[in-house]
Amino acid sequence: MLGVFAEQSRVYAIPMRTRFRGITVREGLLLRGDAGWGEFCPFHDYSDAEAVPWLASAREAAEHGWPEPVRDRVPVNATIPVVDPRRAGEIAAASGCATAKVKVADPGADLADDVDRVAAVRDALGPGGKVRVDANGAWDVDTAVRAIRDLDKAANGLEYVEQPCRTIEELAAVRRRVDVPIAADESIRRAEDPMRVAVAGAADIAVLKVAPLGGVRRALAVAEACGLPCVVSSALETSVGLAAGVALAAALPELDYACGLATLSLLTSDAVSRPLRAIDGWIPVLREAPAPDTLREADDDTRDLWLSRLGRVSALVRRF
Ligand SMILES: O=C(O)CCC(=O)C1=CC=C[C@@H](O)[C@@H]1C(=O)O
Ligand SMILES: [Mg+2]
Repeated sequence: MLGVFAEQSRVYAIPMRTRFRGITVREGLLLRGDAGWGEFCPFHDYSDAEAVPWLASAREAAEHGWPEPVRDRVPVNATIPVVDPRRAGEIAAASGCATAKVKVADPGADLADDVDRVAAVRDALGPGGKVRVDANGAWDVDTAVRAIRDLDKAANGLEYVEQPCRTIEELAAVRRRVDVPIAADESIRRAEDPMRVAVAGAADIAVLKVAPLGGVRRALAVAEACGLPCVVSSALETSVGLAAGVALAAALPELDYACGLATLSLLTSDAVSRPLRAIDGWIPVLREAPAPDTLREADDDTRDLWLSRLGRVSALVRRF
């Protein structure tokens, strides 16, 4: 692999503080190139073909670096997993952020629990805070319309709802029936054509994640082409991968929303010695190499698994 020193790669396995997206341990591979370190960490449910842009993103970081920033810090939201209302309020209050994103519609969960969690986060942030929710495409259109009305009431006004339903057509249908703005996440990051969201009138806001979009430059092109206000969000990376998200947020010409990049708090450790944590709701635009004594390296089997995944996905890259 030209420009990347695969033999210097490091594979990590870091336990999560709370189960998130069904994951309890976050794994990935850090690779070094002439321009620095990149992170390759597609979730295990992503196929090799879907992992191709994740590798392109890691290689952009390692081989080229990123476009010049237009700001030196980015505003971020607290991310609230599916936890009980008391814990949700504590996380929001301790975050120092003025905006919180609350996970809702977890498999098997009840709308009443989501309502209580959202109300607790609103209480913790106070009337000046902003509360958004993310349903990860779990609702059908009618359920979404009902749930959004209840959650909007509990939040005393939602900033937006992220991916209420799975398909672009469903998002457009919900958007016609509720006043709360709709943000598209999976519809952009797993789509063949991220632009279809805007064309279909399916969303007011685009959520951009650098790795699934294939790097900072590609994400900037998506932002420009879709013409929607953007929210940059993480894919639960260590600070090595988060730095790419921060670089995108720092390079966007307009940044009107807090970014979902304060996700290190979901991991029990990090790869670098000065982690990209939010301070008073902001993350500085910085980038650091992994620190050998900080990084929690994976066992040999996990390392082999990631190296073979890297090999398979590299073989597909020429077609990307
Ligand atoms: O946006 C945030 O506040 C944090 C990032 C976040 O929520 C996610 C990161 C990666 C995968 C996800 O299921 C989830 C999301 O859906 O946005
Ligand atoms: Mg989302």
